[in-house]
Amino acid sequence: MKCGVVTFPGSNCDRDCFHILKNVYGADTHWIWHKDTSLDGFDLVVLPGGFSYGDYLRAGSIARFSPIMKAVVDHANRGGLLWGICNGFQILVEAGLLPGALLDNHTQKYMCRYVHLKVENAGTAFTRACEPGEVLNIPIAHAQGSYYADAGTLQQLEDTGRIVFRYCDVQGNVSEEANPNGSLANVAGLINEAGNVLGMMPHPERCADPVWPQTDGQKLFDSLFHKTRVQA
Ligand SMILES: NC(=O)CC[C@H](N)C(=O)O
Repeated sequence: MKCGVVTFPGSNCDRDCFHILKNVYGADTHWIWHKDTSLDGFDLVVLPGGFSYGDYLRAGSIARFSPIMKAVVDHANRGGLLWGICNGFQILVEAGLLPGALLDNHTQKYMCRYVHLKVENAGTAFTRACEPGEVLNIPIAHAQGSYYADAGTLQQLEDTGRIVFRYCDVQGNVSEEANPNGSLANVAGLINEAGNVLGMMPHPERCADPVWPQTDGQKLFDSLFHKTRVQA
């Protein structure tokens, strides 16, 4: 699978994503600069976390006008896998590839810690190595991660199984106490209607290297690569 990781000015998780794809999963992985204009031949494109354009105006709102974004939209429209992590999710939403908005955390604080995630849809290309309802332990690191969508959109996401991850407690209970940022319906990640574009606030690339103590992030990469790791 040919993979590309896009670097915007201010991306800071691009190297982590590149490392996991290339060194842990042995994928044919390439850097993509935000001023590039073509994604021809790529199977998976990752929009990584960070503070693209300093998060000015609103996180992701400037990056979505980067030259590469036209190719990103075309890639998504032709069914290519597209994965937005944290700032990448914010960019996908700003670009209209996923519905809703990511608002300031209700704590009004930048939050960097492990959270629990319930896998609500284990049937996607990004989650098929998970059990339905499985609880993953994956870190968040954001100030603008509070998911918002109008009631009709949220209902449609619920009805069509497009909410892929929700914040939960260690037992998998989805509750207000387990919600770190005030996201509606505890939404931590969602997928588009066609099932090829996933956006999520937590960072699986930060817990997917087997030398690290936490490796739940591997479940997502395992899903994409059918568990073919080059590192055990
Ligand atoms: N880790 C990241 O991607 C940073 C998130 C982001 N731009 C925010 O603070 O909301």
